[in-house]
Amino acid sequence: MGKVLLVVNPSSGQEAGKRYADSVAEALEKKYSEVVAKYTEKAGDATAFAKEAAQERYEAVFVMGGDGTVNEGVSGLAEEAYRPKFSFIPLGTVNDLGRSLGISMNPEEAISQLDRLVEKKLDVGKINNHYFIDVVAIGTIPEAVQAVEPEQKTKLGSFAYVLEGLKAVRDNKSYLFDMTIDDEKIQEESMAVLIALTNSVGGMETLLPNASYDDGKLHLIVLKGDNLVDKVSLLPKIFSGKAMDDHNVLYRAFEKGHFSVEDGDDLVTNVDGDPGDKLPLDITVLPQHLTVLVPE
Ligand SMILES: Nc1ncnc2c1ncn2[C@@H]1O[C@H](COP(=O)(O)OP(=O)(O)OP(=O)(O)O)[C@@H](O)[C@H]1O
Repeated sequence: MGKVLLVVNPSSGQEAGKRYADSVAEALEKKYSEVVAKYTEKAGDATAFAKEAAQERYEAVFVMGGDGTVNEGVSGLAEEAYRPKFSFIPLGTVNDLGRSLGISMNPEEAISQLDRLVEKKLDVGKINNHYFIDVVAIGTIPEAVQAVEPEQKTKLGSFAYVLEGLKAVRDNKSYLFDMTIDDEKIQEESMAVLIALTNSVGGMETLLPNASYDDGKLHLIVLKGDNLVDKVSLLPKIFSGKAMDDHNVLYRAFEKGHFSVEDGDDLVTNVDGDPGDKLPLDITVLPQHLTVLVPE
């Protein structure tokens, strides 16, 4: 087997990147003729490293990091005509893509999975001129979630997001969204609009049981209305995989959408856990755009 790149974000997952990098390199050396390891120092590095590996026709790119670094790796490959195979060791808090691909959330187990990898195809999302692999979230709830401090995240994990989400519910602010979903025009008052690629959203693997990472579709979830008081009934449905049937939820599977909002100059998006563009947004799917290496 050929040459592979290992991109390590040493700060990710409370510095797990640093601790496990050598074990990952050793596991890869058993399978590939050459392993080049590169450490990121700042935002943008992982994108640049992955892009270079594509241009130099590496066989595969492996990333160690949280959703931010995985997103960067995919973004570096997405525009290239020749795209190396892609895989990763998830080290962050949420890791939706890792969950849906069956990659272990335990780094040691994920490293042992490297012995037996198979190829699958992966859809990649495009939002304006950027890429996403997990979820785009727009609205009051996602905005509050974005405000979670890194220290709080380290201490509380995913629970920190839930807490911030609940604070937003108290504030109760909604926006009037104008959406074109494929050919359908939809106007809806909402506190949270999500566009997801896989079954797992925000670490909840039961939210979209029918979505898969290679179905060539984006999955729209609009939480309808301007208050959440009557939406408590939704919670158990999320955990039993039936959220899409709730009367408070508008759901569509789609390939191409345009999103704008009235009086929402202050509203920013959250893309794979990091702040993204302001509205209006054009969102499309690049179906089965990457070959991913996942556990058997
Ligand atoms: N050497 C480094 N030291 C500190 N920060 C870095 C370094 N290299 C990259 N970064 C930053 O790390 C961020 C990405 O972190 P990533 O999402 O991969 O891990 P995480 O924060 O542990 O995961 P999560 O957000 O899922 O909890 C990028 O925004 C980038 O700016």
